[in-house]
Amino acid sequence: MVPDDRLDGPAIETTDLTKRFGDVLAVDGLDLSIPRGDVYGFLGPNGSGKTTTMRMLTTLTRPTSGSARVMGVDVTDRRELISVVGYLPEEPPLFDELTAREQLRHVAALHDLPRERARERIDRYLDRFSLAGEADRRLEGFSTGMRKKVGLIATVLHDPPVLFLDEPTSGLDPRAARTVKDLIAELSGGETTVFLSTHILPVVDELADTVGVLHRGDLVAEGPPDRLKQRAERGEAGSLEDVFLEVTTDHAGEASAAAGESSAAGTSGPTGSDTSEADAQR
Ligand SMILES: Nc1ncnc2c1ncn2[C@@H]1O[C@H](COP(=O)(O)OP(=O)(O)OP(=O)(O)O)[C@@H](O)[C@H]1O
Repeated sequence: MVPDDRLDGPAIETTDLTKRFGDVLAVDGLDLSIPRGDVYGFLGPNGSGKTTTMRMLTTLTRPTSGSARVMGVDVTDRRELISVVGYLPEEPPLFDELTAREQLRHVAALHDLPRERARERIDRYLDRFSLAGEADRRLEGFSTGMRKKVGLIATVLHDPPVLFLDEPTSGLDPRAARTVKDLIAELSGGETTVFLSTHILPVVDELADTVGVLHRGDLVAEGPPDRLKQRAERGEAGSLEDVFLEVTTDHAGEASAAAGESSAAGTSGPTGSDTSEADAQR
């Protein structure tokens, strides 16, 4: 029987999701509930656990404990999950010896896209990303930004209901970045859920319905961007950068920081109260 939340539950739901690499607690008991069709901006300092979270949610890394479902599919169910997610890693995995078109046809075949539909979608996206003229060149000669564009097309080609995008605009020229942002807005305006991790805060500010900030594997703030910015206000209007800096600062002398523990929540005024707000909003 199909569980109810495959039909109408949250797009992404995690409960106490945890990942350890030896002594390193990369993700520490993460609880997320992201509605369908939302853009979720996932922020955090380097090494805070963002990529590990995305890898767990796309079956590439096995959780140490806790559970997670995407469109109601358990993340341990690799076969089912593949059809509901698209994942763009920071460095897209491409076969250098293939042309861009061959790479995309290969991805389409992996997802059993009918040949004609694949051809139509590949052509449309290549054109949209100004790559039509380069489509039959081998990928080994592609620049960083061109590779990113091909990776992004590969990610959306099978039209998955949930996209995980790691730094989708980094390395792109302003026009290509605009195309990516427009595409994200367009897809989420439909029914696609977008889990977006980036250090480029204006992108999150522009697109995200909800922002979550991870610090040492812990969700230390969560809420709509405008709400979070109000929290950072100190008389003047705050920015997402203010929020980011405020909730991801380790305060010297605090016991947990000194002990190297992962929990930022509860170690400081703003951090602790942001976590309460996150809880209240769920
Ligand atoms: N395969 C691995 N083996 C050991 N430790 C790992 C592994 N992958 C990640 N880590 C550790 O887990 C922690 C979280 O790393 P992760 O890559 O998830 O961070 P991130 O938030 O994506 O960082 P960045 O913003 O730099 O991309 C880091 O301490 C990292 O060193």
